[in-house]
Amino acid sequence: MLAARSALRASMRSGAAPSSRLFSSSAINNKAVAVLGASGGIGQPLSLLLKNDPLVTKLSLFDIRLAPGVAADIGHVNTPAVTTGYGAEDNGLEKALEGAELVVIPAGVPRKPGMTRDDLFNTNASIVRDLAKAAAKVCPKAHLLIISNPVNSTVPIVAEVFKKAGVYDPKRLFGVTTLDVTRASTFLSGIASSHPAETIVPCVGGHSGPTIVPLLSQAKQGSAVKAGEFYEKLVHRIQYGGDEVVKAKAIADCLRSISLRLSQDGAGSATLSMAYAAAVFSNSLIRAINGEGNVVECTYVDSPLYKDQGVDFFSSKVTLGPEGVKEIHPVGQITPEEEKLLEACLPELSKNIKKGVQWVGENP
Ligand SMILES: NC(=O)c1ccc[n+]([C@@H]2O[C@H](COP(=O)([O-])OP(=O)(O)OC[C@H]3O[C@@H](n4cnc5c(N)ncnc54)[C@H](O)[C@@H]3O)[C@@H](O)[C@H]2O)c1
Ligand SMILES: O=C(O)C[C@H](O)C(=O)O
Repeated sequence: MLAARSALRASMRSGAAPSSRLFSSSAINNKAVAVLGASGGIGQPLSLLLKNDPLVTKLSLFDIRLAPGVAADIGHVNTPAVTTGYGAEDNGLEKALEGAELVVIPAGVPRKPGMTRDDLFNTNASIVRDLAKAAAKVCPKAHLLIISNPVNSTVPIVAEVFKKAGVYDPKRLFGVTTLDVTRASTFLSGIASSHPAETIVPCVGGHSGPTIVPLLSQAKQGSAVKAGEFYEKLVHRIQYGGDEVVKAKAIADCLRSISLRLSQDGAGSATLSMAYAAAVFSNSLIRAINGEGNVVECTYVDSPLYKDQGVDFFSSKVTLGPEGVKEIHPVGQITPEEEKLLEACLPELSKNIKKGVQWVGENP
C-alpha cells in the first residue's frame, strides 16, 4: 500500500510535469486496461485516475450508457493511454475487452440508505456474471478486479463463470478491498497523529460490516488505541465506513432536493475514495506484473487460509507478482479482540460465498 501510494503520487506528479523516463514504455510495460461500468460514480473518476497512470497505455471504457462521451472527455488528458469508449451496441463489450490485461469491474447498482451490500445481490449478480462471461471468452488470461458489491459473493460468481468456461486461474481474480485499508489508515492516523501513508492497517476477511476485520495490532500506530470502548468505536467505524458515506450522501441529497422532491433515496455510496483505492490497487498489480518485487496489498482472493471452515475466498495480505497472486500471507499474530472479530467474520463470509456459488449454479 505504501509503495503503491508513492508510485501513484509519482504518477500524479508525472501527469503534471511529464518526465520522459516515467512515460517511456517498453513492450513489457504496455498495459491495456478495460473498465466495465466506466460511466458510473466510481467508473468516471477511476477511469480518469487510470488515464493519469503512466503505466497504463490503453484504456477501454465500457458502459451501457455514456461511455463514448466519458472516453472523449478523458481522452483529452495528455497522458499516453489511448482511450476508447464503447456502448452495448455493435458488440461494444467484446471490443472493449479485446487485448485487455486488466479488467476492472465497478458495474452495478450502489446501496441506498438502509440497505446492506447483500441487498444488491439480486441486481448485481447477473450484471457481474454476464460481464465475466464476456471476459472469459475474449480475454481469459486477463487479471480481473471486482469492485461491484456484494464483493463477498460477486468474486465467487466470477470464479464459477471462469471455471465453467474452463479458463479459471485463481491467481488472476481479485476482490478489491483496498478501500477498507485506505479508511483504516485514514481513521487511525487521525487518532495517532501519524502520516496516513505511514499508517498501514491490514484488513482481512471480506468486504461487508461484520466480515471486515481490521488488524490494528499489526499497525505501528495501533498502540495509540487502547482496548475498550475507544477501540470498539474505531473498529466499528472501519467496518461500517461505507454506511457513513451512504448516510452522508443521503443527507446531502435530501437537503439539496428538498424543494424539488422529497427523496430519501440518497446519492449512492462511496465513489471518489473507491476510485482512488481501485487506482492504487491497479497500479500495484501492474507494477508487480511488470516485475517489481515485494508489492503487497490486502485483497479478497481464492485462498487456502480458511477453506477447512468453508471459506474459499478470503482477503489477507497478498504478495503480487507477474502472474497475479504470488503469495498469500496468513493472518499472523492477532489479539483476542481480533480473534473474536475473525470468529464473527468466517461464518458470514462462508454464507456469502455459498450464496454466490449456488446462484450462479442455478442461473448459469
Ligand atoms: N468494493 C468496494 O469497496 C466498493 C466501494 C464502493 C462501491 N462499490 C460498488 O460498486 C458498484 C458501483 O457503484 P457506483 O457508485 O459506481 O454505481 P453507479 O450506479 O454510479 O455506476 C454503476 C455503473 O454501472 C453501469 N452498468 C450497469 N449495468 C451494467 C452492465 N451490464 N454493463 C456495464 N455497465 C453497467 C451503469 O450504467 C453505471 O454507469 C456498486 O455495486 C457499489 O456497491 C464497491
Ligand atoms: O458501502 C457501500 O455500499 C459501498 C462500498 O462497499 C464501501 O465500502 O464504501
